[in-house]
Amino acid sequence: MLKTSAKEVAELPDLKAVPSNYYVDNHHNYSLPAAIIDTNYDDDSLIPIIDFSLLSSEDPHQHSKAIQDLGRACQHWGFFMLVNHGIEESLMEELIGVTNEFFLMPEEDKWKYKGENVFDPIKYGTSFNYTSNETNFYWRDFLKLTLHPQFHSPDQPNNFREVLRDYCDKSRKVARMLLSGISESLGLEKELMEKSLDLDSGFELLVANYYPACPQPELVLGLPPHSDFGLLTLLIQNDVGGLQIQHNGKWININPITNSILVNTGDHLEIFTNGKYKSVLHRAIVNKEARISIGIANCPAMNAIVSPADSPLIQNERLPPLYVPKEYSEYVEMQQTKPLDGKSCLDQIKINSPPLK
Ligand SMILES: O=C(O)CCC(=O)C(=O)O
Ligand SMILES: [Fe+2]
Repeated sequence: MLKTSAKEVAELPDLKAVPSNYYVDNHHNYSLPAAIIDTNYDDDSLIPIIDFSLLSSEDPHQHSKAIQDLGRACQHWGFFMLVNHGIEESLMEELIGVTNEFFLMPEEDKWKYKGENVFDPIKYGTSFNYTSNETNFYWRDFLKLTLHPQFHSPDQPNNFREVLRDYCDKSRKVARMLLSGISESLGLEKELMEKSLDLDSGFELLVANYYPACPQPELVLGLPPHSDFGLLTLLIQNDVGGLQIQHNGKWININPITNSILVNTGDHLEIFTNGKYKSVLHRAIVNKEARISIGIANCPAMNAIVSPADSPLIQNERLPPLYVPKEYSEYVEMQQTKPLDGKSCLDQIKINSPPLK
């Protein structure tokens, strides 16, 4: 198992060049052109902005417009900036601050949290898949924490737990409200998703990413193109950009906007909506400065079987289900133990797709 973090490599004395086992071109599973030659970018000014406060507006006109905008953002983008979400800017800054402090701790203190298995509730590591035997790496260290149904936090840094708890309680409320708005945007009963996916026991995973300053950012990637496995991911970041999302075949640089939360749709929203709201491909490039991002994936309960067949969406419209029903935990295991390659996990359960390997 790899025990050298990307941060340690980045801090080697006199490091002028990136070691070749971090070159993106060497990743056998990386099927898109490398970041360096991928110049087909689009402007991020088009990304939808959703005003959270309007979702709960008592003015019926305002409310239904907000729900429609939310539905459109999910259907046509799979990504939006959430503003007026009610989480204090100072709390978001504090969380980024304590996360930064975590990654700045001595390596031996961080590796205490290395975990061994996919479902270990606290895991520090580097590159992408914890258990894979990859010999080529991504320029990224991570801390993954299960926040729900049980809350887990490292004991250090000192106030990490307290700040995290506050942020995660608030972000859960935002996510639940968004999911009920999404149900509504589909013409379904508001509570349908929370009931059928048992969101009161929903799995929530925090992934904190640390992308160290890199002397040759054009040669590496922080994270390869992938989609997230849950229903919705809520992401905050420091003021260094690096996230890119794919829209209409082009990569779009997402520039951080203070006090906003980036939301993206995950594979299980795609399954639940039978392909109407698709999960979106995104990746992380790195910079000459260190970058931190913190995402919380809001997911079905681990033992929920996610199946489009349960949804009135396809029952009402008599559409054939496009995805094989699967227990949520099995899907997570599959996604977390294979090299990341676009939406290959979701492809595995598409009906009429090649059988599971
Ligand atoms: O660093 C980012 O902006 C994206 C991170 C991400 O996609 C993930 O953790 O799944
Ligand atoms: Fe992601």
